[in-house]
Amino acid sequence: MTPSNTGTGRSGAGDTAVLAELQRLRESIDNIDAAVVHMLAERFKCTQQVGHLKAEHQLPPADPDREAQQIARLRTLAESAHLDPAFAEKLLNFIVAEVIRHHERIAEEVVAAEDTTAGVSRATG
Ligand SMILES: O=C(O)C(=O)C[C@]1(C(=O)O)C=C[C@@H](O)C=C1
Repeated sequence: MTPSNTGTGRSGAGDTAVLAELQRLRESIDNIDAAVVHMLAERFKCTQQVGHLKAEHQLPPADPDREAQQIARLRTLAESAHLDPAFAEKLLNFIVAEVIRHHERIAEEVVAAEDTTAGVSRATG
């Protein structure tokens, strides 16, 4: 960033310190974003296993009661962390919607695999 793209049109002796502070904050933001990506990857590894478990035992992909509990818990956590609870709820809903799509795909794959196996055993007697 240069004085010409700070949006103030001003420049001066403080620029170097401001840019250093901005750089420091951006490094923390990058670390936090990396942690979020790693945590999400771990969460999706768990939910993939849940998806297989559900598909193999004919359980529905979505569990609205569980989601209601998660939302209530996250809203409380968000409030105590001074994060907007509505934002926390939207974020969870966004993630869970993706998980449910994964669960549905896994269930389709399990059914297709079972159909194939049933076809083979019919053909071979
Ligand atoms: O706990 C489950 O039953 C899941 O499938 C996981 C999960 C989640 O991502 O947290 C996803 C879908 C359900 O509606 C509820 C929760």
